[in-house]
Amino acid sequence: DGKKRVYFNNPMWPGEAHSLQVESILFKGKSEFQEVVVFESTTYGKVLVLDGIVQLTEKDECAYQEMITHLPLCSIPSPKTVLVVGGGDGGVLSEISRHNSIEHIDICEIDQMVIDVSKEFFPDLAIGFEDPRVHLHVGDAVEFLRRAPRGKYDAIIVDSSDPVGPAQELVEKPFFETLAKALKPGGVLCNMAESMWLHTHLIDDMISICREVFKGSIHYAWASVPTYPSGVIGFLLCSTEGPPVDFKNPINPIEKLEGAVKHKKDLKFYNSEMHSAAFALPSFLRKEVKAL
Ligand SMILES: NCCCN[C@H]1CC[C@H](N)CC1
Repeated sequence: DGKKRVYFNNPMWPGEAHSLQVESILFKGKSEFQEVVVFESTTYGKVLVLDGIVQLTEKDECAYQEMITHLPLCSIPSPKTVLVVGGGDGGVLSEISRHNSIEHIDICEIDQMVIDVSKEFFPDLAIGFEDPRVHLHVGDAVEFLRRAPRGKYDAIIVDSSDPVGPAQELVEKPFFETLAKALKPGGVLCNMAESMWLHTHLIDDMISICREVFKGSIHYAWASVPTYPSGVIGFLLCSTEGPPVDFKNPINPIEKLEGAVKHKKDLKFYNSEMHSAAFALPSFLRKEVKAL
């Protein structure tokens, strides 16, 4: 068809590659931490790429941003204080703003260039930064969590890139220990948790660490995101000791959520049925991930 294509292959998914047809390159830069690219694709809208890895596309970002946000926040009664680790595109912030019980949102993003690029090319996501409850911290989340007060947050969402490069330390035990310390009793963590088709060893390691660190319940959930490797992405949900959290049956039904905020865009992926269904796991996963 004479059109240019970009191929996304990476040691994180050997032997395979995903490709998208390119209309035009909109931005190409190098921050202190990573290469940042935005391009207009033929069929998925604009695409944000960090170090050659697709972070989000306009067409399917809804699945990831809505699920990583509402799986934890709809599982606990009236969350008030939330922390986002990563998430510099603002997409998770714009989803959190739907919850009117929330009073304070901290976000710790290491790369200012991601924030600036999102404000220019993904304004519908970056609008999340305009919520007056949002407090932006540009820096290393490992350091931020080390200094975080004990028991400050009802929920923490780790919206990270793959654990290669800047996000490497975000899957190690010391970081999970600081997350648990920063959560209130009965607080919840939702961590991006890779692909059940490609990363069962990493998922097993993460769940094993979380079983040692979090004394509440631990569940793995997943969603379909066509432009992520293998077309799915996982979420690891943990709760600290305290009031038990039943992740599989949302207690903040989406109807209540919808009414709360006159939001620019309607939910495109998340609903109560998708919430519960996200925790249904294939048999091979239960066999391969011993820690489940
Ligand atoms: N905030 C945008 C999404 C970041 N998380 C993605 C998870 C899957 C990875 N392969 C790429 C980043």
